[in-house]
Amino acid sequence: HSNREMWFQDLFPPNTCPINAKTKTFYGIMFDAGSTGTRIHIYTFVQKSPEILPELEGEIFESVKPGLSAYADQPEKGAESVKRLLDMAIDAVPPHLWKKTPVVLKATAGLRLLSEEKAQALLSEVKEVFEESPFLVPEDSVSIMDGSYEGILAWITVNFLTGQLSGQNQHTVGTLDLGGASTQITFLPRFEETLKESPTDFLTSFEMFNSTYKLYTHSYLGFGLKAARLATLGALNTEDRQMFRSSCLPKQLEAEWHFGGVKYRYGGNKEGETGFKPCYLEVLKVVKGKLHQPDEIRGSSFYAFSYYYDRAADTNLIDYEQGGVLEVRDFERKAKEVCDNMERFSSASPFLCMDLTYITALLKEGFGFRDNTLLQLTKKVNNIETSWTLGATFHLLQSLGITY
Ligand SMILES: O=c1[nH]cnc2c1ncn2[C@@H]1O[C@H](COP(=O)(O)OP(=O)(O)O)[C@@H](O)[C@H]1O
Ligand SMILES: [Ca+2]
Repeated sequence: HSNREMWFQDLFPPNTCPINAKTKTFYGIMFDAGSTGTRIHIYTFVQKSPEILPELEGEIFESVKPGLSAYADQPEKGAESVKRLLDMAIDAVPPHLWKKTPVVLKATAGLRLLSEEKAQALLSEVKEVFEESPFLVPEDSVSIMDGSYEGILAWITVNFLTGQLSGQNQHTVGTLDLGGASTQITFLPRFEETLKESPTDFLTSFEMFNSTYKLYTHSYLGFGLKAARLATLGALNTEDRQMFRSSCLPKQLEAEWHFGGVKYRYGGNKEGETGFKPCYLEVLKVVKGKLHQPDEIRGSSFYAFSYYYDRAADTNLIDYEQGGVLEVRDFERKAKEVCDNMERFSSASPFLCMDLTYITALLKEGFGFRDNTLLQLTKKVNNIETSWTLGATFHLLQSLGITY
């Protein structure tokens, strides 16, 4: 028995858990329209009897790049990329369950940054694709998700998958998500101080699996890894299409980069300084004093995924399949190694130094973590992706009355 199969058993006495009950299988389809890509998660659940909560049996996962926001001026093409993924669900879900299987798409920071008009055009094209499919299309099935939900739902996913939401001894873990355009921090405060000292919109009560959690969560729009690159280059919110230079890039580099449908030209400091020190100072301007720092998190450990995971894996700080545990200082050590030897890492992304330096500054100066704060880098738990989409699917099934 894995954690996943066991998680609900503490909640129910054995006599309400009949072994011979009729098993019911059902599905949920959740799209994550992220700023850098669109992903489909097809979850399978089994319910062994009506009185107990269903178990998660498995997940089918597929993704495409770029994200919907890259189709800001061609919404039909954006919707087409969603349709290709949805066709997978036609094969994965048995035909007699199509009509009972809900399909939902939630967009995150990429669409939050577009104009209302362009975002709506994309969403309504996607809605049409859904309406033409054989699946259950709930009201509000295609929307831009509120940033605070993004953090909460990822927290639900990780703590569900690690078995922390069942039974009496709940030792929940905080979560850190670093996307392309925004970043989230979420944890369950243990100290009265945190509740008193946090801005009120950083605290949200959330009901799930018959419990209410009062969580600290915030989504920082514009602080995702790719948005931070633009901010560091000074290219954010400017109509200026000049060449942007940085000490975080290889000296001789001159190149172009597309993000959010805009083309940017960038390059290294041909004559001036390069390396970790000047780079850290550049990046510091982006984060210093911009984030709320709850005292409580300084000593606790967090689960971290998305770009924290990707960059740690790219530089062999962790194994790409297994993940691993790091200290905040490991990111700093690696940033120094890469930034001070850029020629040696020239085959990797030219942004590797900037990305690692940003992650270091975000953790230390942004959130206020200590050098020895532990980070559990995780991509999957029991073969299920650590993504807000699972939490969102539970929430969806609950609201449709499919589960409690
Ligand atoms: O299902 C998933 N499992 C693991 N990582 C994911 C999943 N979906 C997205 N990611 C990670 O999220 C990061 C990209 O962020 P995203 O495109 O979602 O931007 P956003 O959250 O700012 O909108 C990448 O590091 C990518 O590997
Ligand atoms: Ca994301």
